[in-house]
Amino acid sequence: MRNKPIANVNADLLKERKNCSFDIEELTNLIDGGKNQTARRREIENMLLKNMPFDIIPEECLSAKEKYENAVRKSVALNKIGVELVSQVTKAKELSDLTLTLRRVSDAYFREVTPFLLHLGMFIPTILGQCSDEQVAHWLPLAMQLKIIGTYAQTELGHGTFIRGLETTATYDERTEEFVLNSPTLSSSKWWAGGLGKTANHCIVVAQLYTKGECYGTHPFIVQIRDMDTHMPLKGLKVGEIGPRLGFQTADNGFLVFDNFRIPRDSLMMKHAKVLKDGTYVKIARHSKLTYGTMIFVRVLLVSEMAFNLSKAVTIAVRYSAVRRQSELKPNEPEPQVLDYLTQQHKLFISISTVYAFQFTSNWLMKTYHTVQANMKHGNTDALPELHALSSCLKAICTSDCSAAIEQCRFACGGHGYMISSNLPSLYAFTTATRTYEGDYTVLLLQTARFLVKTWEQVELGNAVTPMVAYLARHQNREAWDESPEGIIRAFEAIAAGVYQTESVRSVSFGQSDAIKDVMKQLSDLYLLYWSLERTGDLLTTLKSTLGSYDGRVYERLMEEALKSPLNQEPVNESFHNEPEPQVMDFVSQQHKLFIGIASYYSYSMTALWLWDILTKVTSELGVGKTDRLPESHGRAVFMSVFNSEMEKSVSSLSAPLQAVLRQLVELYLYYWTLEKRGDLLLVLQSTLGSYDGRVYERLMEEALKNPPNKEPVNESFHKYLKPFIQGKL
Ligand SMILES: CC/C=C\C/C=C\C/C=C\C/C=C\CC/C=C/C(=O)SCCNC(=O)CCNC(=O)[C@H](O)C(C)(C)COP(=O)(O)OP(=O)(O)OC[C@H]1O[C@@H](n2cnc3c(N)ncnc32)[C@H](O)[C@@H]1OP(=O)(O)O
Ligand SMILES: Cc1cc2nc3c(=O)[nH]c(=O)nc-3n(C[C@H](O)[C@H](O)[C@H](O)COP(=O)(O)OP(=O)(O)OC[C@H]3O[C@@H](n4cnc5c(N)ncnc54)[C@H](O)[C@@H]3O)c2cc1C
Repeated sequence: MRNKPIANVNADLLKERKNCSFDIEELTNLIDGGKNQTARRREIENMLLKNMPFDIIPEECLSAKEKYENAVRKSVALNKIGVELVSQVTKAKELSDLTLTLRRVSDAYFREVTPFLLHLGMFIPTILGQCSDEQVAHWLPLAMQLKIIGTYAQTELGHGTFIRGLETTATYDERTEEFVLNSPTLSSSKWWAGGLGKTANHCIVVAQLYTKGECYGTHPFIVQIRDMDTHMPLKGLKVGEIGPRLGFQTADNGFLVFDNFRIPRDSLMMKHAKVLKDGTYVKIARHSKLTYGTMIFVRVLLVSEMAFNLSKAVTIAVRYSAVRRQSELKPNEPEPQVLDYLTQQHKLFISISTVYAFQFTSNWLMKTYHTVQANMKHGNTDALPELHALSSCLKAICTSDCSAAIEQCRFACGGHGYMISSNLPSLYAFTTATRTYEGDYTVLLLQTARFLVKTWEQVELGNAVTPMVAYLARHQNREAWDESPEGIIRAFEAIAAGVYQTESVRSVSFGQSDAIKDVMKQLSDLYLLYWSLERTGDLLTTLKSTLGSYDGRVYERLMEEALKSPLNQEPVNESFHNEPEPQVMDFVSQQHKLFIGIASYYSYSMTALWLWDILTKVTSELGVGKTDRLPESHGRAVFMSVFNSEMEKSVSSLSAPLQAVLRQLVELYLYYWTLEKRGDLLLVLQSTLGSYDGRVYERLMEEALKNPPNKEPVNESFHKYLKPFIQGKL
């Protein structure tokens, strides 16, 4: 039971809770979607938490192998209850509520993620979205009851973003009615799929489909990769774990290489395209990008994932800020709670409002997703491009904002926020990956921009556009709108803000008390105001320029603006009578700009003198035509060493004060460039991606093969936990 008083609660926290202006239970019901949903959620949570296997040693203190084994142990315990609960559900809505609760509570089991994440998050959704009805009837029960464990292997060493560039081939052999899977190059090795390294026995593989000598582009195949009894990789496959990464350490992300690996014809997921027995290719889909459907679904899911992860981070930071006291404001008075500092509130409150912005937008986006899906079932794909643009945009922005906000929450907790035990580092590692996976941030924003530009063209032609982008037509007036990239971005931010505003107002418009309405309104206003201030530049509706005005009245406008200046409101400024204004020379930022210029001047002069001496020698040795431009860092090293040594030689005869000044200039030059170019100064990059020879894929694979989990083909947790679980013996 929640809200039960707990003994020994920190007095400051109790005080803050007592000060709450609204009923917390009411807000909880609002977030859950109603009283009944809250009660059901708590029932499931209690059951899962009661049966939770505890960690004897903290997860983060284990070795990579132990971490994985521990994650399997806990996943199996969680899934046992999950499968049982799912089997009792009869309605689709109940199932989606249940999966959401299971997902949320699973975070109590793991600081990192479960190796089954891809099974739940992508394998099952792909079966639902890409299989024919017959195939769904076969695969779905197996997957739902976890009789098979799957993952989603699309990305390769060489390609993640550009799906059309994937190199894995699936060539139909009509003699045996099989597809033959091959990885023709190192860069075609599948890379990254979660759960692939050690856990999964099935895998969705995205490959270029060839039949009758023609390539039909990328298609998804469902492929068994490990023996169901021994868990050994099947013949014709090389599979393993890709090695340590920033987060996702227990997700056993893997690699997979095919060598003439044969799979039955009906391994092709046939909802949108078929290959007949004789090898004839039959296209079913009305839209060429329907095979990208799972990615859209996960992008939609990620908006709610970000709300959830940020809500955890900001809860941690707010509670800690209430408990933490720091600094002496007034002598002999208690140190204040850090929560009372305005600067601390600035870090935290925007995160709180962001959580609600994400959650309301996510609820709306999920509804939109289901509406578009329902239309597509009846053959209408008209709304798909907009759904793609919208989910891409919201996924990009929310994952990026969320990881930045979690970083703020960590800052808000000072040094202790850096401890793994605070959970903030793990939350950050998890969310920062979401900015990359399921479509990189920049790439997805570009997809949205593409859609907006096309819509804009329609608007210019006077054609009707969808309600979501109708504002483009309203802003045809050039005074208020320009078609620059900033303008497009600003317009899309306006949509996101608009959705939040209307959805949050709609959600709180029934039943809720005034206290909740007030708080929600404040949060909504905070979110809008914060982003208006953050993006002030984007929000300026005219060019705001005296020089660039449409009518070209440059001089008139310059004078008009000059006359508005407050300095011109009085004939004599009071500084005439009082102290003078400081010289700009006194500003440190100004000195920064100027002094390095002076130092550079001396450096160049000294180096020029030295260079002159050796120039003839160098040109005669190398031949003028052959001399390559010196790399920047080499040049800089020369400037530094010459400046240093030549200056020493020439200053010895000068007076002491001048010597001191010139030496300071040498130091300034050296320090400035050391700081400016510190990246270049790191001699040992220790990186598979940044090696001098550019053998990126070779090095990634070499490192992966050194990975301890790859030293044994089957991890012992398979025999101990996975096998008994799959076979129902646990
Ligand atoms: C209950 C749940 C339990 C747990 C849940 C918990 C968490 C969340 C769930 C799971 C997540 C957990 C872990 C995930 C781990 C990560 C997995 C992955 O990363 S999988 C791999 C994902 N990969 C990507 O996202 C790749 C990104 N690239 C692309 O999407 C495309 O290649 C790209 C869109 C960039 C370009 O595609 P391309 O074919 O080259 O198209 P092009 O640019 O030429 O455009 C042509 C035309 O098509 C339109 N279009 C593109 N994509 C789509 C689409 N998906 N739908 C509709 N239309 C699309 C494009 O706009 C263009 O249109 P126009 O010609 O302009 O009209
Ligand atoms: C933790 C994690 C888990 C993952 N899990 C899976 C999984 O289970 N299954 C799976 O299949 N994949 C998975 N991935 C892979 C993931 O989907 C890709 O890494 C992601 O889609 C980005 O692709 P990329 O790595 O090829 O990046 P790249 O496309 O190589 O990006 C590198 C840089 O190039 C820029 N760039 C690329 N193309 C363009 C362009 N057209 N215009 C402008 N800039 C561009 C990007 O913005 C980025 O800055 C996972 C990745 C991570 C990090």
